[in-house]
Amino acid sequence: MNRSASTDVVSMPSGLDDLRREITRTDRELLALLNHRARLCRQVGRVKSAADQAVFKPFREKEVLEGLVAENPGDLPDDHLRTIYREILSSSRRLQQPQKAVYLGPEGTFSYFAGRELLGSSTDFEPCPSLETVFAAVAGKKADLGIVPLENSLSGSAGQNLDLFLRYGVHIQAEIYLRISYHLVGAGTGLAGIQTVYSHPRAIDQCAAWLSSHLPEAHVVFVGSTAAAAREAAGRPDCVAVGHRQLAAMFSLNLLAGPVEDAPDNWTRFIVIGHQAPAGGSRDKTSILFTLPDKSGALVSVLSVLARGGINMKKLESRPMRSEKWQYLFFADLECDLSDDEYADLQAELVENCQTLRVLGSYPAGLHLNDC
Ligand SMILES: O=C(O)C(=O)C[C@]1(C(=O)O)C=C[C@@H](O)C=C1
Repeated sequence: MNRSASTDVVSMPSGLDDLRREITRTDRELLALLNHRARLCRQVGRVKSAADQAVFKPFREKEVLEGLVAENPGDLPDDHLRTIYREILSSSRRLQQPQKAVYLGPEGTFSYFAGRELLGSSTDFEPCPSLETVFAAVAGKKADLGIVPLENSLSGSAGQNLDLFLRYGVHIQAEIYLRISYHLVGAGTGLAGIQTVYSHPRAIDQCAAWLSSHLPEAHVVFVGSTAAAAREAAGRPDCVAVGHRQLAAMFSLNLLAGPVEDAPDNWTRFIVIGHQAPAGGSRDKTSILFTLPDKSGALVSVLSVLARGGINMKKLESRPMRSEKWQYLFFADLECDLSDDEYADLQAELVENCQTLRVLGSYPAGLHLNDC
């Protein structure tokens, strides 16, 4: 989109005092508008609560954000606008009903940062000790939402999630792609004298070349998460942790080096799970889990149903079923909203051709966030 900044220079005050007076006046206007918006959102909340609807409406949030970005004159960059609105939407959900979101902890993991990027800081985030406890908390309605890493562009799927989807009746509500960039954080002031490097095995693996060329003598210790690594390194100047750069501020450490990953184009796809399927919205994306009858051409017939419906399959993955040896489970991402009435016949055809089919959710395609 070709946009020019809307600088109406002629009517702009130019002295510092005048400019500040104008900013104060503008802030008062914003305050009144934000309060008006908050009142409307509370009212929406009452309507939703009477209809037993979920507070989080990802399709509507995408519509709100995309509508604003499309009309943004450009003095305020789009990414700033998105950051401001992430917090407005987060506050607006909280005004309707406080939302508890669980994630694979402890605080400071990439799942934690993904959750904050997607849901904003008015959400109550609570760490869980395992992925299974995240699924169990959402399925048992102990939390409204859960944030789960689904796949990484370098190391592939977090396969355990697929098993958990089979065991817990949760739905995918939204997704976000986060660039995974690692930094070295520690209590010291430089790399000289570093004896020990703490991190999660995947982080160490993805930074192996950098570590062996910059800290060849250091002893590597694997811990359960990058956040746990920062906790280990806190207060010990001869130790460092590899993790998110914000761990430095969270654990009062120094940012010693970074980015330190060997392949910079490293992304993780996170999903948000909830107890209800998200309603309405644009035709974005649907994830399904299915098993097949044990006969020739079973997979081809499912793929043919999708091809005849003109549906683009973005991902297909098979996993062994834990309950039965040499039986496989398929996970697919489809570029459509399968919950739309227009796909009712196609879905019936899929059911006919699969042994079991579970629609995990239709949800808005997520943004790729480069820097968070
Ligand atoms: O439209 C709604 O359902 C709202 O609750 C309002 C609103 C918003 O602030 O615009 C807030 C939360 C939802 O996730 C989506 C949008």
